[in-house]
Amino acid sequence: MRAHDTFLLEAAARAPVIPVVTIEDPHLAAELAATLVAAGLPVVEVTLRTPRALDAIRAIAHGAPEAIVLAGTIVSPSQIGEAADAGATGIVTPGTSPRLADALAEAQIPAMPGCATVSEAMALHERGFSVLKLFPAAASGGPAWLKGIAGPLPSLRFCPTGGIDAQSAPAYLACPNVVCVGGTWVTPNALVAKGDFAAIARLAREAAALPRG
Ligand SMILES: O=C(O)C(=O)C[C@H](O)[C@H](O)COP(=O)(O)O
Repeated sequence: MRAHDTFLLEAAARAPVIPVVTIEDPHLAAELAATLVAAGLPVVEVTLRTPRALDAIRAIAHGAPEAIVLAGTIVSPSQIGEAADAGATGIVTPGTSPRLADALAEAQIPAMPGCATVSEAMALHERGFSVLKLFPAAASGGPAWLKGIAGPLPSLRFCPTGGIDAQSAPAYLACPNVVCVGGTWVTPNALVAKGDFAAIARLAREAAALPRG
């Protein structure tokens, strides 16, 4: 297994949930990340979907260095270096074009490439990736898909994300090939926007306490 995948597995093993965060105001980012870490969720994915997302990653890297910050919504090779330069310690993609897979395979930063089909998972495995994001997890087949792929491809590990919440997470976490799940339910945009860190801490503590399989 590649060293990068070992890093990802160790990071994922630290908590059952990776909160997926969309941040408009980078000034909130460090306190948000520190809140999540204190509540038991040390790995945070910041999506590159807002104009200031890279600034948010930079703010977390400097202001909450105890957090492991992953850059999400990476869809083109040029974003890999930008995210790494901002201080991201890992890359997450929603799906993986051949060009993006090439760039991720050569990058000096751990990457969890996204897939939604068995063929996509096999193509990524051929390129050396063994820790994958299943996205969008619920729409792609959910826990039944994960149980199905565990037979023919037992060495792959997944972080399913997309359409998962506190109620559905346990069924995913019970799958032997799931290392953790990702989702936005811990950090709803409305709570992030108003800086309601107490409410976010409550959701994060519940997520951190979810049983693993
Ligand atoms: O764009 C990316 O790289 C992503 O990571 C997409 C997120 O995983 C989903 O947006 C999760 O959203 P929920 O279904 O609300 O949990």
